[in-house]
Amino acid sequence: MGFFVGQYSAKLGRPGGDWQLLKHLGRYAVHYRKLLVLAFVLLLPLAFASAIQPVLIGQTISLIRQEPVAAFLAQRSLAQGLQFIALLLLVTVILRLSLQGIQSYLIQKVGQNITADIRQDLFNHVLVLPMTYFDRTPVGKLITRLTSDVEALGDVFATGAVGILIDIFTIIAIAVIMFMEQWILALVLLVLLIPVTGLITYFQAQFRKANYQSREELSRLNTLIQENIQGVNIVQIFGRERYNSYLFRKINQRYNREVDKTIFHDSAISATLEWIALVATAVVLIVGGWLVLGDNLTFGVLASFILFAQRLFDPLRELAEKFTLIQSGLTAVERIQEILTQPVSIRDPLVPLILPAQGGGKIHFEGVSFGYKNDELAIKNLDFTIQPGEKIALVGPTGAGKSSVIRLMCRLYEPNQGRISIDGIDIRQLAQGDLRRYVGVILQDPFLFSGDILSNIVLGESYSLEAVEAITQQLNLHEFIASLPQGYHTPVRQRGSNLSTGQKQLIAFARVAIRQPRILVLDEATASLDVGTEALIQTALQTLLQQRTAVIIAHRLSTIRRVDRIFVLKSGQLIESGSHQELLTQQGLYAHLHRMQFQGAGVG
Ligand SMILES: Nc1ncnc2c1ncn2[C@@H]1O[C@H](COP(=O)(O)OP(=O)(O)OP(=O)(O)O)[C@@H](O)[C@H]1O
Repeated sequence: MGFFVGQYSAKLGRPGGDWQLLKHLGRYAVHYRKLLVLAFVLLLPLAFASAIQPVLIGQTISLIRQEPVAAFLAQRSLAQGLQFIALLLLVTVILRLSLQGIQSYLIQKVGQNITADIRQDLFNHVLVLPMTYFDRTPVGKLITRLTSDVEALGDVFATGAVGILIDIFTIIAIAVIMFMEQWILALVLLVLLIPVTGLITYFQAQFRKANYQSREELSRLNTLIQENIQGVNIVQIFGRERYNSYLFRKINQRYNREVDKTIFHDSAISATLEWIALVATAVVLIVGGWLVLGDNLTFGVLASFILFAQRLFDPLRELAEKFTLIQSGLTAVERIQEILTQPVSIRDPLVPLILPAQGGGKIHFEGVSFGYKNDELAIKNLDFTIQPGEKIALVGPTGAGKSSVIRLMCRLYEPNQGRISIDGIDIRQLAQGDLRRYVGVILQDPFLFSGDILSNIVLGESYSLEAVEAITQQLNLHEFIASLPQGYHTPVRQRGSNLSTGQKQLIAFARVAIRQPRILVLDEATASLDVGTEALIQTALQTLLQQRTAVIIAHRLSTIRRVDRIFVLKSGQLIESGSHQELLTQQGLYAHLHRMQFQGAGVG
């Protein structure tokens, strides 16, 4: 199938092209080599059985017309000869029927296994990709790759498109047998293959291009759908239904146009093949008729070649049809590859250092600078030390870099410059698992998975219900959870939409507390909470903070008062630090923010 592949990759600048992709698939196929070998061994009798049938029919005609026949019929009478041919035909039919079923089952089975393996690898890989990747990749795009693209690859196998090898083998077998029968007619038919192949190659290249484009548009469509469903309340509140529908229509139309192009090129291929099969039969009749008139050809062989003319282009037509699917599959592999080759930039060191089991909790930032984009620093040359057990509040205007500090601390991003250490060990020298057990993080809008409250607290670890209850009792949360309709087994709807922000944060408290981290990192919820939940949060926080180092993005005065030192950030720089009283007397940014809070504008 080499003549069909390899055109479109140049546009994408991917060295190695389709062969590279096939090699990639090959790596997965190696796991199933026994099944594959069996499937390929079955190909030979299958292709042979298909190619030999026209010869047998040609021989029948020669036998009846008393023309010279092949050696295996020469010694037989007409009746014996016909019986023998009928028997041979029956054998070829039985071979084709039985082997084709087994062969296609084997190939599909392997194909589905490979697809499942790729899907799993893709998912595993996406989960370890750095945050910077998610910052620049829309969710819809990732979802399309994990679903539609993997599915397109699965289709290649499910529809038996990999049976393409049968067609290639059949074409080769037919070509060999044709040459053995009559070389002039064989040559004529094979020469006809050249322009057809050229045309098909061209249409396939166009198809591939349109197919890639249509998948890109589908990604955009999915991104838009996903955003609109997630933000449906904003869509409705701001009356954006018509405008968003207009945006959707535009992408939908573009998608439609690209799909249209793929259909056009696909149809062009089928049309070319229909046309060429007729031309081939006509050419065989003309050249063959001329040979028959010159007594250089028997009627039997001419009949075989009329059948060959159809049989040769049949597998080619099949090939083209399957190839369309394979092209979509290759496009899918290409897009999947793009993700699989994304580097996992935040890795564990080869020999990670171990944090002390007891005590500690000292955090040290040394000349740390960081930017989401290289030219724009969100954190500039931060230097500070937080002593074990010390509680720090981070405050500053919006966009000052508070969240960035905590993201760096748990190594969701790496600094461009400088060093962050915990208990004297550079966090890059720690296993990420250890670091994240040591540093417990509670984000502003804690994410809850579908499941129940209990599973959202244990998150797959083997804590018993008793252990969870012991923690929630310590945090004074047990009563709140027990009062929910099904207590710890109350189902959590998607993203926790049946719980309030405050309630979600309380669950996040329990989730972190049970892991007993040495350092607590907390981004307080900004939403105003009702008095009851606020009180619960404050008591739980009080317990959580005991004997732990804590860094809190503080939005509440009650929290700020309780901390040892306050760090005031502005434009990524630490501009003030000290206790509440010290900072108030300094009359700087903190004092200003504090005054604003009293006027009801918030410190965060
Ligand atoms: N994922 C991101 N990609 C690119 N830029 C980002 C990203 N997250 C934050 N920024 C930028 O980095 C700067 C610091 O943002 P950060 O979220 O740390 O501020 P913050 O002080 O936590 O703000 P807020 O109080 O509003 O949460 C801002 O200018 C912001 O626009």
